[in-house]
Amino acid sequence: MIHVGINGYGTIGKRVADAVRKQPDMEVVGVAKTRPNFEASSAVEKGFDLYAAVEERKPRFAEAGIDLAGDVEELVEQSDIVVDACPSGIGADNAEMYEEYDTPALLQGGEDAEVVDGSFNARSNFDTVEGMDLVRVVSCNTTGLSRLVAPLQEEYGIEKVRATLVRRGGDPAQSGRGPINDILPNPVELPSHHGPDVNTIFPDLEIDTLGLKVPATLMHTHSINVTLQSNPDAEAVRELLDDERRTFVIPEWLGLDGAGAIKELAQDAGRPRADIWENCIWGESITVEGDDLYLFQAIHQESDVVPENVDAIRAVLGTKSQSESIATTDEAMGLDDSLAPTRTRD
Ligand SMILES: NC(=O)C1=CN([C@@H]2O[C@H](COP(=O)(O)OP(=O)(O)OC[C@H]3O[C@@H](n4cnc5c(N)ncnc54)[C@H](OP(=O)(O)O)[C@@H]3O)[C@@H](O)[C@H]2O)C=CC1
Ligand SMILES: O=C(OP(=O)(O)O)[C@H](O)COP(=O)(O)O
Repeated sequence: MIHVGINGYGTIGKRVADAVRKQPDMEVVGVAKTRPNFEASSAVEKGFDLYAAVEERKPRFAEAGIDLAGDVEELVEQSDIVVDACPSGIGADNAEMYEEYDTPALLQGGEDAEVVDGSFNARSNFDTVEGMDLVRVVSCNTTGLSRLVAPLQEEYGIEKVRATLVRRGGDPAQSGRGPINDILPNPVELPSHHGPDVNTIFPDLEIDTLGLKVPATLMHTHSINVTLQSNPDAEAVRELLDDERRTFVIPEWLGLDGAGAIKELAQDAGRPRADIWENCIWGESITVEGDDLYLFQAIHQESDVVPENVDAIRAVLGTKSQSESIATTDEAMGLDDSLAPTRTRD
């Protein structure tokens, strides 16, 4: 059994904790929080041992009637690996603690590439991170781009990727985020961080990325143009992407016209928290003009990195091969259960 600690129990951390718990070869040692709130209460309800991330704030948990199992340092010491899902920048601050206890750790996409030994995407570079101390699971958008690039590069070769990322302003519970009534180039300078981040996975790839932020919370949407090194027809590209495990090519007949409908489908399908772990690519948007491929895809920012974190645990510890790990993760999480009932997979 791999003993996994989760430091930072918010949007990403709580989903990773649930996914790790479902794995046949993993056990959650506990989760760390800075304060008692609804997420602390729900962690305890679910039976996760709760550790205090900030020592001075421990009395607050007692006042709220929430039992603690110890301090975050104890969690780190008892864990074979820690998934750090703290807000951007705090993961880097925590690196010293992980080093002190000789516990490898996974940081998230909000951290800079320079902080870690390597960046990770299960489909694209699983074998590169074994034995590393500090690994970054790249951001939700970078994960979505990497999952698309990998099969296209292998099958057709890529001259250049141009991606415009229409990013949700904040997650549904982030009431302080915006914009509320605007469309912001974000960042206004090019490239957005996503292009350089994709290059941490595919160092030689030519890629330009542009980012915007819009008043939406459900999903990001990407407008993609890939100049290929060959000229496949659109149907071949569609089949290629449909054969991937973590892409969902949306058939036209489902009538999914946007993120709202996709989230509704995920709820109807019984997905936990209506999560959508796959890239959602609109089938009819897949178009090839000469050697230029175009498509639209939607990315569920709260959940697409969750299976990636699970795979990164095995990749760092070297306990399973890429294909074994991905298959185990997907089966245990229910990612293999198709969102669309008539979809088939080998
Ligand atoms: N949300 C998203 O769309 C995605 C986020 N990411 C990345 O994942 C990381 C986490 O993001 P996200 O889950 O959204 O963030 P959240 O703010 O939802 O969750 C982080 C949690 O960490 C807790 N926390 C704060 N300080 C500490 C600390 N010192 N020690 C332990 N816990 C702490 C906070 O909870 P409390 O203080 O109550 O304990 C907070 O809820 C970031 O790097 C982000 O960029 C990656 C992909 C998508
Ligand atoms: O990793 C994410 O997006 P990103 O790939 O645009 O950095 C998450 O959606 C977090 O983005 P945020 O930094 O806008 O909260």
